[in-house]
Amino acid sequence: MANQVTLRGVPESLSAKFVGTFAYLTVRDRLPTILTKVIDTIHRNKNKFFEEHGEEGVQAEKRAISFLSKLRNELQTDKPVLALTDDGVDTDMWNQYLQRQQSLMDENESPSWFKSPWLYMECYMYRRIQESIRLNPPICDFDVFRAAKTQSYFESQQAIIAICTYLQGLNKNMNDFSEEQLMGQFLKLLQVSLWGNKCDLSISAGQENSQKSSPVEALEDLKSFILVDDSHLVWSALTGGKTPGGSGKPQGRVDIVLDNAGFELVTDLVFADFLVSSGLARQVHFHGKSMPWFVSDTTREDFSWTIRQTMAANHKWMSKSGAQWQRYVKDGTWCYHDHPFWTLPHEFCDMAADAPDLYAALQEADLVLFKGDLNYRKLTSDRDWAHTETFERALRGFQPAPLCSLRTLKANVQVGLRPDQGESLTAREPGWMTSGAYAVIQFSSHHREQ
Ligand SMILES: O=P(O)(O)OC[C@H]1O[C@](O)(CO)[C@@H](O)[C@@H]1O
Ligand SMILES: [Mn+2]
Repeated sequence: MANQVTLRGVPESLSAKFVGTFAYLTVRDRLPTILTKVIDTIHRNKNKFFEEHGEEGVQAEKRAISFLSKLRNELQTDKPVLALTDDGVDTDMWNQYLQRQQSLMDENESPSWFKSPWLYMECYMYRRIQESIRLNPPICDFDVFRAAKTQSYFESQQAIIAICTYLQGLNKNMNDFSEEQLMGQFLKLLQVSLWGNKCDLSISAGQENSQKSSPVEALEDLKSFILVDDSHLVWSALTGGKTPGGSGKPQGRVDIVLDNAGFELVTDLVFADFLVSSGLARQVHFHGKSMPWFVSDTTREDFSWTIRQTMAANHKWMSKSGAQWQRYVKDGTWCYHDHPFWTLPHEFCDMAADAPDLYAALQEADLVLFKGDLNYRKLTSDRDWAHTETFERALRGFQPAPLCSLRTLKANVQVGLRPDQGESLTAREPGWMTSGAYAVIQFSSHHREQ
């Protein structure tokens, strides 16, 4: 695919219809594997369902499994996308989106797994998993990915201890920092949160030799893997050129559109703690998912579980951090939201029209941080942009507030690179866009009124 431009003047959506691409391989290989794992997980919980709901729970387990087996078959045989049949608050939006996709196709074709945009189909799979649970009332609160998420938290204990200890050290000395030192710490914790998105937890705890390096110590070696680094613009957006906590403008609000639970979420909470305790922000609003999503994404339950768990840890600085986070939630310094738009398949440029309330809420922020790969795909509409296309243009008018993407690359869309940067990466390392080894800190504040 060589940056084909569609009639509407934007490049084509990435899609499994381009045989051999990462999108194609994901739909062919990875999505069915995930469905198989979900089926296994539900099956392994049969006894739990029986204990909680008796025979009805077992029947629900059977129905959910047969629904998911059918779904896997629909996917593998490229069947047309089916309308949703449950009564979720988002069901109509999904079904309208299907109509919209249908209207973009020839009359004799229908949206389907290997023909439609990859972003749409991948989101749709997670929504159908949710449908399989929702249609079976006694088990309708079951999170099929919960166990994987809690395991990822426990496996990164050492790194969590290191980062909480670092945070508490900073908080003790916060008043003595010069502005330059404060900026240095800000940049460090921003990068820790960035690399927290490297889902495999390999920064430190995921490796066998976990105590070797703390997430902060690893940063220097990772610097050369940041392809676009706008972090100084993020700092300026927060400080407006003034010393934080000084007599300048009242400190603002930062919104964090969360990605994964486990280690990444802890890095986000640590960063949010620093923003508030340094006076760089007055309030932090977190945005999570209202249903289990893309395996490891954070739900409300994951958010509060992580804080409780950190608070209850048998480690002084971890529990101190957790207790502080709990207070921030209680006193409203931190707020958690889970608007249904985050679990729709829409490109973010659709938000102003399709979720105007959420768009208006984000407009209240002084800075919005978007964590992770999926958010980047939605920011850029998951299209085949040239690497030198500007981030602003790829956003297609989505600019509720100054915004920044913190993303390790796991899908083949990347804009805002220097001429030749993409080509030389491809020549050196063909998998650079999907390996998770590279990252961007990409900022945009286009039409922001002062
Ligand atoms: O948690 P993240 O960073 O959004 O990563 C999820 C990404 O992983 C992928 O499954 C690719 O590995 C993409 O489909 C998706 O964008
Ligand atoms: Mn994710």
